[in-house]
Amino acid sequence: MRKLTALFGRDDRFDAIKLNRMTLDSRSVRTGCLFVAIKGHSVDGRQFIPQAISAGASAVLKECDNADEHLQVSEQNQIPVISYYHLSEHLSDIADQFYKAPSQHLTLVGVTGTNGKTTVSQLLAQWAQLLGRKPAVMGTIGNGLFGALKPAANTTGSAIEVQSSLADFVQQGADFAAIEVSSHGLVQHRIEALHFAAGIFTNLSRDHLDYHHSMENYASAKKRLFSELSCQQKIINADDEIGAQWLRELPDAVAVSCNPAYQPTQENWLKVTAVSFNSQGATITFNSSWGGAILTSRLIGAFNVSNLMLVLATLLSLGYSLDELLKTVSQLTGVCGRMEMLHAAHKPTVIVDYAHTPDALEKALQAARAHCTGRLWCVFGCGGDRDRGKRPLMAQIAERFADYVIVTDDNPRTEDRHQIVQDIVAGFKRPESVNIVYDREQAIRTAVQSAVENDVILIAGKGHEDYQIIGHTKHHFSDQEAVKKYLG
Ligand SMILES: CC(=O)N[C@H]1[C@@H](OP(=O)(O)OP(=O)(O)OC[C@H]2O[C@@H](n3ccc(=O)[nH]c3=O)[C@H](O)[C@@H]2O)O[C@H](CO)[C@@H](O)[C@@H]1O[C@H](C)C(=O)N[C@@H](C)C(=O)N[C@H](CCC(=O)O)C(=O)O
Ligand SMILES: Nc1ncnc2c1ncn2[C@@H]1O[C@H](COP(=O)(O)OP(=O)(O)OP(=O)(O)O)[C@@H](O)[C@H]1O
Ligand SMILES: N[C@H](CCC[C@H](N)C(=O)O)C(=O)O
Ligand SMILES: [Mg+2]
Repeated sequence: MRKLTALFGRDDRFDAIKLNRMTLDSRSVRTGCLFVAIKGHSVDGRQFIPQAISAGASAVLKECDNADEHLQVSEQNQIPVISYYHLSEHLSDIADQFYKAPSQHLTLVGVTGTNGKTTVSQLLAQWAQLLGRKPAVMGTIGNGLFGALKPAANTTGSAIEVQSSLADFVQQGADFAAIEVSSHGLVQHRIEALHFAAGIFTNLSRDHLDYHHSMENYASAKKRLFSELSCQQKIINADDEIGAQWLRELPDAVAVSCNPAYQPTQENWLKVTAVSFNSQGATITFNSSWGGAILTSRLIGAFNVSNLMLVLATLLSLGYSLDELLKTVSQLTGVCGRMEMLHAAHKPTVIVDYAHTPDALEKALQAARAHCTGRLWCVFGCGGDRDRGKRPLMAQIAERFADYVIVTDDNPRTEDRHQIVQDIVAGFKRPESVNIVYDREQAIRTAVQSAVENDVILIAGKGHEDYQIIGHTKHHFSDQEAVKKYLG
């Protein structure tokens, strides 16, 4: 229970008001809630104040349009309605006070970048557990204590969800949390008031231009984690063009490179000097400002060497010794729906992966090729209500790096599936050689039944998802289940 006066100062009318929870959604208001009414992207949340009050809200915090209304209090059905100017920007801070600054009661690591956030945050949590910590995670595959995730609507939750979840984790004994920080989350100030012990930048490539409009805006959104938020250790991928640029501007950041020719310019750095890939993963030789060694990784794909090295550099920066990290590293395993391999005797190898950007698809196909002595198949589609421009680019990549391509539905959402496929097909040089099978299960069946023993099939885009969104409805669907059904 929190007193309203603790949040918004003395006012006799507030004295008796105690609040048990904050919420942005009138539909989840219960007795004792503080309902936060903001102007949204699609609807104005202030229209739901009467519903929230009927549902039992004890107070309302309402975004106002004029600075002179800031902190003015009115009453509606005897419930105080407090106006707040630029409420969205300050919501993380208000929730931080409400939930008692949870990010200061655990080691919080934020992971941003176009690809690799889920992988890196899951690896961090796995490793933290092996090191004796009690980790939690928040991201695309859910929120919760590591190993007990509950599905979440967004990769980065709302300012309230992030603070209240962290408070929950602290209450359950967590002392470490790895969270995915999306560019939407950064622009919308969902993580503004958190204290990050470390922040990681994986890479930047085309995605989400429907929202950010340009790569410059998209990069600036990501940069906020390192330049505007409270972030102690900054771990940056030096092999990425934007990462290299930021390293020049952030002298205290830690540089991580997979290029043996990389010349460190930072005080703290880590670089890979040699890698050999095998069917199980890779053997990686590295050097760093903390010392060098050779380690074995059970993760598939060259990009996972980069992900793993970012995680290693982060734990070194947080004070773990190289010795204790080397003792545990070989126990790390791959992440659900990320380069997940499925085998059956005398059948093609199938890889289920979450690549849904041109860069990720290229990297995933290259990684799959390394495990393929026959033909490489690629089954993919693109999500509806998302960046349209990436669709033909993904087609170009699939055509270039795979031998056979089957285009199928991803999550069409509210878009016409034919239009999505048409946008994809526009990117092929030889569209006549591409197979279109809208129904995803049938597309998987076609690939599994047409491919032969030494072939590899990459099924990209949905990874861990156990649903397909058509219109506004989520239907149960899992790539892994479909693969197992036809692989036998
Ligand atoms: C366009 C966008 O980013 N919207 C986000 C934004 O919603 P909004 O505040 O604009 O919401 P709105 O629908 O206009 O509603 C306004 C307000 O009315 C309230 N409301 C609405 C209806 C009602 O009956 N009662 C009620 O109180 C809503 O709770 C909301 O507070 O803030 C919400 C809370 O933080 C987000 O959940 C929501 O994400 C939507 C669902 C979304 O699809 N976002 C995607 C694009 C996204 O954020 N993706 C990123 C990156 C993905 C990745 O690469 O991994 C992510 O972090 O997930
Ligand atoms: N470091 C990387 N560089 C390029 N591609 C990567 C990298 N790491 C992962 N990928 C590819 O991107 C896909 C998505 O990876 P992951 O889920 O870890 O990323 P994410 O950033 O969390 O994505 P999202 O924005 O959807 O949450 C993987 O399945 C893989 O194909
Ligand atoms: N979190 C990402 C994931 C996309 C995954 C893909 N399956 C799709 O639906 O486009 C997004 O919302 O853009
Ligand atoms: Mg993710």
